[in-house]
Amino acid sequence: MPPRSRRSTAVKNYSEEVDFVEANDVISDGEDAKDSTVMPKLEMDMTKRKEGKPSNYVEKLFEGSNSLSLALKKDHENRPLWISEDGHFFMESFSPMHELAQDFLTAIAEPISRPNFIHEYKLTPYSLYAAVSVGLETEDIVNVLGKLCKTPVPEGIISFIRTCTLSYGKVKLVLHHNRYWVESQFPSILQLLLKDQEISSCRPDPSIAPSAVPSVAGVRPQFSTGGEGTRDVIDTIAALRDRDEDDADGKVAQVHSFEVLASANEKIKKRCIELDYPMLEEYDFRHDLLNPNLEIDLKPSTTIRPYQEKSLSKMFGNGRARSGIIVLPCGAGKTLVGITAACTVKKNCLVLCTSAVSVEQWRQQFKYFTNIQENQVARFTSDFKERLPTNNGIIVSTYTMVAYGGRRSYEARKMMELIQNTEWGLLILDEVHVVPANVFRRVLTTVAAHCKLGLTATLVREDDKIDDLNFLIGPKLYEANWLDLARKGHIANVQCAEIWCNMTSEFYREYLNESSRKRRLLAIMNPRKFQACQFLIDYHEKRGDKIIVFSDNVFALRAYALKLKKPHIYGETGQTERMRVLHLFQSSPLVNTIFLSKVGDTSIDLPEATCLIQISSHYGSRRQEAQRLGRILRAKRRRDDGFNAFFYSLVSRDTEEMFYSTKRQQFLIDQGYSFKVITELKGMEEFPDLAYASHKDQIELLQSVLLATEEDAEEEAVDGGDDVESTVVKKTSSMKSLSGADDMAYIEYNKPVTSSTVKPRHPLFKARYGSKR
Ligand SMILES: Nc1ncnc2c1ncn2[C@@H]1O[C@H](COP(=O)(O)OP(=O)(O)OP(=O)(O)O)[C@@H](O)[C@H]1O
Repeated sequence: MPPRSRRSTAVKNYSEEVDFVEANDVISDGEDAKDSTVMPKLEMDMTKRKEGKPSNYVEKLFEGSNSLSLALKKDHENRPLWISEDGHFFMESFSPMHELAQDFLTAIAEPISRPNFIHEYKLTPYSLYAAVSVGLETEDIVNVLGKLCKTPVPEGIISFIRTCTLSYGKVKLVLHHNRYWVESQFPSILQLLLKDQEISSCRPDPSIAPSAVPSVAGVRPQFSTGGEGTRDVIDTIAALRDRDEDDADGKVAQVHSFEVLASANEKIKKRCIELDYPMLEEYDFRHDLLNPNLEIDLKPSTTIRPYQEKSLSKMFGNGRARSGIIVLPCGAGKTLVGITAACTVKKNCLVLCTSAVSVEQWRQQFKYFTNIQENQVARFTSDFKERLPTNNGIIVSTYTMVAYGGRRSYEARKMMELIQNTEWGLLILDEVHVVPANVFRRVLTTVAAHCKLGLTATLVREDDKIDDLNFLIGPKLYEANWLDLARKGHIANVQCAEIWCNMTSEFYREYLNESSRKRRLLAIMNPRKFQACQFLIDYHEKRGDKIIVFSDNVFALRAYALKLKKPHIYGETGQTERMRVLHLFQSSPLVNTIFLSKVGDTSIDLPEATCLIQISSHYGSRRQEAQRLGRILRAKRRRDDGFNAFFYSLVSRDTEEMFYSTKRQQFLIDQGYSFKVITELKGMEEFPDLAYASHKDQIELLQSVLLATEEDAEEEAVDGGDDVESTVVKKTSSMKSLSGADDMAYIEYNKPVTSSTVKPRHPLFKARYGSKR
């Protein structure tokens, strides 16, 4: 049953709440527009535009531009939304209606940037598919948009919304007996899909298919008997399998389906979107009698927070579990969201994380927040290969363990067999943005799961691979606003600053002469930066803060930490030493600062930390910047009155660090954070015992840097999706992107596509597929 018939209460709320605006409408949308008091005003505005006489100040600003539709409604001040013809929305966040508009926009569009006053969103086919998949209906979207906008919604946008949403939900991808089927109540749609070359190539080999078809009650398996490669009409009709399904009204509806290869899942999902029949992936877990139930519930003492509940309502809105991605800021409790999802589905659950440390944290949190039996949460890591009693429970593992393609120990082989042979109710994918796409693909073809939930804080990568997650997992179901959560005390308020440190003349001279790696080291080891770091540590320790200093370069990390007599952790630090340092940092008033390399970017839960100083980082990685900020968002003291956490980036002036720093900050700026630039730290020069204060000390430091090997100058290599190239020029980017034409409609198909399958598209579609190809 397509979801649009199950109208969600969320939709009703939008419509009901915006009604008061409609009551004051002079120029309203739809029927009212025919009112005689309305038309003259509209016409008058349009005439003025034609004659080049702008009707107001804003129109003047955009005079000559076609991108904004500027026939303002009379009560436009009451409406929070501007819309442009290329599908961008600009929302006034100071409008009394902004909360409602924000909820609606996050459901139908992609947030691009949400600073203090104006938020920008963009409409895309995926965002609209996601909207419909969470229960919004086509006409609701069009109506509510019409009510929120200051101007009439352009026709192109309306038809784009209709095209994207009307055919949604008619085709499903379902898992049955560990095999994937494309299912629909509309045989004509399946026939159309089967006629498509790309889709028909995703079917299993017809010569072996008949013997492999399971005999399900009420199913009449029929497969083509034509020769290899035969894909004629008779073939396609014969390929359909029929069964009966109860729809929402209790009527029996006939469902048709054909099988596709698990390995072709991604390809077929992509192709179906291109053909305007995006596939729904929903799991009707309540009616799944084939897979065993799991005894798991949240403990009565566990209370989920409103935004956690909201994100889960997007996943379970219609009583089924939808595959997709939930985006919450670092420290906002993604683990508990995943755990609550597992408690709702109550079937076997596989959790995949990025490291063994995260595996421990997930396992602990399962035990802490739920009533699950201890032996029903098993670990599968290089150190632990725990079996589940009666193969029923939760396995927590890492992506690398599951995707590993080489020889395995006997125990590991047994575990993998279990993972591969189980039909998982829920697959939780933690930190989805960091996993390299090829590892991801291997995991998803190895593991058969009814529902996939991706969790992340930063749906951003520097290598354009982020869009692949739409096909690999599903649409983004929910994305929280960082500043909103900070205002409500769920994460800490953070003051961000970029400190510009002058290079000493000797360091700068060498910087200009050296190779690129050494230059980086010279910029990090700049004595002025060193002094700024020392000064800030002292200042914040005196305030009672707990400080983490981050450096990607291990040579610098050790030099700073040893000179300032602070403990440090990097990749080679043994587990016992790590635990000792982290424990001291958490509990001892004598250890208030630690130095961490990249290994601390993720997965170290240190709620004591309230100040972060970054002395070297991974080029222009927005993801790393956000993850590091995440280390202090979970500050224990965040609810103290007027409490602020601090995030400092130290950059050496006139070096490449300045360029990268600006690039790194972009994600956080889009989330609404602002970075102050500080060019002088008052009182630093008078600071007693300032390191490298004398010229002689600075020259000695310079010599030690010059003597460092090329290897020393490199940053630490740590596992995890390395999505940033070392220089911007090296990053592959299309000419289209470079010329700023990403949103334009240039498209070239390089594959034969039959005229029957391709419909004329709105430019927004073309932009999407144009950039993918
Ligand atoms: N509803 C809740 N009630 C009590 N504690 C919570 C709740 N939600 C989250 N927490 C706690 O908040 C802390 C941060 O949660 P968690 O580690 O899941 O964050 P995260 O979003 O995964 O962060 P990161 O992306 O940095 O890993 C944990 O200590 C967790 O126990």
